[in-house]
Amino acid sequence: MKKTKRKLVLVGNGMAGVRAIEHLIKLAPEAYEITIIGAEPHPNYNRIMLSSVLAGGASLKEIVINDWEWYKDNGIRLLAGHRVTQIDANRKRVVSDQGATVDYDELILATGSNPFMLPLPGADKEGVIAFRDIKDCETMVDTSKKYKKAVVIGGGLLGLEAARGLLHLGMDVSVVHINPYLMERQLDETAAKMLQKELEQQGMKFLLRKNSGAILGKKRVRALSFTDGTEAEADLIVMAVGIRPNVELAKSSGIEINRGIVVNDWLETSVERIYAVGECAEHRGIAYGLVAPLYEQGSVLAKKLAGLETTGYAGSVTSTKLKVSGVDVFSAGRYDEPEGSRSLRYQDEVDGVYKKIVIQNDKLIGAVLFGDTNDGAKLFSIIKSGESVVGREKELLLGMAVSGQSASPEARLKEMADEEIICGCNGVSKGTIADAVLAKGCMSVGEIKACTKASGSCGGCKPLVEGLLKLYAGDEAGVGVKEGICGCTPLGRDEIVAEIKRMRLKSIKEVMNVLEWRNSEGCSKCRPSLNYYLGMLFPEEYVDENESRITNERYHANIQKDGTYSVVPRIYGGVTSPAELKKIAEVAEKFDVPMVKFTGGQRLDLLGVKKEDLPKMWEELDMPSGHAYGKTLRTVKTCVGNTFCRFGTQDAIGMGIRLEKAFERLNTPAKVKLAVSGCPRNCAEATIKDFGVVAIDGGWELHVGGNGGVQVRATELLCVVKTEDEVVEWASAYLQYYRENAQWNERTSTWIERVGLEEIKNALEKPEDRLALVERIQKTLSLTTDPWKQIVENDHLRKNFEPLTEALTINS
Ligand SMILES: Cc1cc2nc3c(=O)[nH]c(=O)nc-3n(C[C@H](O)[C@H](O)[C@H](O)COP(=O)(O)OP(=O)(O)OC[C@H]3O[C@@H](n4cnc5c(N)ncnc54)[C@H](O)[C@@H]3O)c2cc1C
Ligand SMILES: NC(=O)c1ccc[n+]([C@@H]2O[C@H](COP(=O)([O-])OP(=O)(O)OC[C@H]3O[C@@H](n4cnc5c(N)ncnc54)[C@H](O)[C@@H]3O)[C@@H](O)[C@H]2O)c1
Ligand code: SF4
Ligand code: FES
Repeated sequence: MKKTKRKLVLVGNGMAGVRAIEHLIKLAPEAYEITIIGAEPHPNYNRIMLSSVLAGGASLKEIVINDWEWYKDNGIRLLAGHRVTQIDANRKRVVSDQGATVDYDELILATGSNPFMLPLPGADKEGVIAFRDIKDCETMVDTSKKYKKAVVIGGGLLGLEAARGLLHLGMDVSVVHINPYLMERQLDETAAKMLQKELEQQGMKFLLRKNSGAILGKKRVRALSFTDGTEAEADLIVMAVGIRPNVELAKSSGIEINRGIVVNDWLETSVERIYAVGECAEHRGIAYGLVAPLYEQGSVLAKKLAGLETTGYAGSVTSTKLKVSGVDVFSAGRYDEPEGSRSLRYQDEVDGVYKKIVIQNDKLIGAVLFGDTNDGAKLFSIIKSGESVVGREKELLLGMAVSGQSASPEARLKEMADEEIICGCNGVSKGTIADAVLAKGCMSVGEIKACTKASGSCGGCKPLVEGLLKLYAGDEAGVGVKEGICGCTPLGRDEIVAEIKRMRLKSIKEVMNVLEWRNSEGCSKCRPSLNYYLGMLFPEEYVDENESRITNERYHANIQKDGTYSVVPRIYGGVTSPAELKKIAEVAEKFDVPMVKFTGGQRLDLLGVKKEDLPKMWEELDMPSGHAYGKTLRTVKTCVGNTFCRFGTQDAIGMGIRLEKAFERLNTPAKVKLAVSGCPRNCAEATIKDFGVVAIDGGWELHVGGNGGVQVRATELLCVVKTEDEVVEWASAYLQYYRENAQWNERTSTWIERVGLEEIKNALEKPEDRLALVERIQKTLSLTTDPWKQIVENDHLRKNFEPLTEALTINS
């Protein structure tokens, strides 16, 4: 006789509940007759990707996880558009608002959360919405076609993703945040300020420390007023101020609730045969709001319902990644430095990178990464493992290879269990990725994404997916692993440069259009890269796009942590005069410069300068820019050489000044530092420079690819030459070859590691090749001008340095 199946009912056709069902039908396909009841009129879709839909990165069709056919194929009855209004736990039956009555043996509640709507006067006006489902997303798209001004209340993950989407839709967007800095639940103040700056560059406006008071307007919203008496115009208000577990149904059915529906380690509620999973559930006092823990819960519940052994759900450490194109932000665990913990930080103002790790009892308990989140997955797995990090703290912070007693990243991936989730957003396990590579033949991250959805949402799992691809496909995957220069394009640097050359594309917009950029505005990675490649390829025709440059280059000064700038005039070869020093001192005094400091590159740094003072100071200094802020030639450090030193064999100062005058103002993929030493004692430290010149008896050694920064690298010897003219010729050819072949933002040290010294030697070996390179660099150099002088002499450019006026209107 055929065994009758038990009846299983799932209330909530969302991400967590359906995920549990997917697991269950794999573990026990014949055990249950399943009914899913969902209030939304859609099949199960990826809520996470609503942000991508809004920002133009995916269509609604693409975010469906299980289409209508999936329910049929798996024999699941779906009641879509039905809201369950009542649970009769005695008769084991649920009732929907559409009049359906369904009996159960086991019942899962997966009702998710409700967005918290601030109870402001006027909150019921037309144009005030949340951002939670497809309907909200559609409302935003429709509104953007008719209206201009959007205000998002809440500067958390959801608010910022909504704001980015609205910007993409062409709206003028202001984010209202109650706290002094953004994403305070995930970031510390430093990272949050860097994030704000980046988002401001994308066009977002911020109103911080603002308490909303009322929503103004007749039928439709007109403005949002604040308790301080100010107001902001708004045609649309999106509230993104947090979520509350949706417990109404459970509460009215007598199930124990606290903040969420209280569950034990097996996701059982206080009522027999009723389980809760997902955002509506509260486990050991926590109601989670991210999918990774909810998927973990789903997998435990599936095992429990399949009658399999499980140790239960023990809670999760969470990590988050903001899904905004061009902004890399990662946060995991305790970023907030609890008592008894210590933190290590690294900050690179020029490249906009900030990293912080938090350690307690020798274990990594939290991390915040901004600008470079490559190590996010690795740090997260170390946090979860609870292993000791003693002696490895600096390596972890700086993202170097993890050495010592801990396993290598490959070993760590190998050791992971098949069910371990690699992609939290899409719930893709290691086993599924292995299957995609080994059984389905996926040979690139893109193919794995298409096959499994892994890495398709926030992208935070990409390094792990790449690692697994290498693990299973070995070197064969080498080509396939190549990724686009940023999330806006699947094309790599070489393909882009080749296409620009082939089609003679002449502007950033044109490149993005023709090469079908996913994000039509580009991001902070691709815009400066394209600006550089176009300028490098077409020095005569291309008009530099100032707004596509990084902040420091736009203002021709380094922004400091307090928002002031630093001024570093050029001092060729580090040689100055009493008159020049007097002039610098007078300017420093006149503009109340709080600090004057010698730099490591032998010049003077005037620190703490207000933005609006920059042009006036440059004017009074009347010296060329030292380009201490840009991806250009920085300094040529020299020793005194044979001018004064008794060991010197050559004129190091003269050589250095000649090189500095030859290459000042040259745009390069990343900053370039030179040095010249007058004898092999090498006092100018030429062997840790991008191009180092060391005098020997009767000639000069030319060294390349050195770096004295985070990852110290000694130079490699390129060649030995006899005359000063040859030094300049080889330096010109080498720098031009670097300009033409490196990726934007790639230092010579990394570039040489990547391509190998032999390739460079071969390219420069023949005199005719060298001369062709020299000719091209000279053409470029002949077109450069001093940026400070240009700004000083142009009223329009000077205006960019004036202080901004308050964006708010005052309510009188
Ligand atoms: C725009 C956006 C972006 C996000 N991005 C991320 C991200 O990058 N990373 C991340 O980890 N998380 C992200 N999240 C959060 C993530 O989407 C949620 O954690 C997840 O969807 C919760 O799953 P759930 O099944 O518990 O709830 P839901 O997915 O909300 O599903 C609950 C379902 O139950 C239905 N329901 C409720 N009550 C009833 C009832 N009485 N009867 C029938 N049906 C009912 C609801 O209509 C809903 O469809 C994002 C959320 C949003 C809104
Ligand atoms: N990338 C991601 O991982 C991602 C993206 C979107 C949403 N989510 C999840 O969705 C859920 C909802 O996100 P959220 O950002 O709304 O929640 P949240 O609770 O993380 O953030 C809400 C923010 O609103 C601010 N706020 C509160 N009251 C305010 C007020 N009156 N005025 C202005 N600001 C106010 C808070 O300071 C807080 O920073 C969360 O669980 C979140 O983790 C995650
Ligand atoms: S490198 Fe040689 S020449 Fe230059 S200062 Fe040192 S000892 Fe003198
Ligand atoms: S973890 Fe977000 S896409 Fe994989």
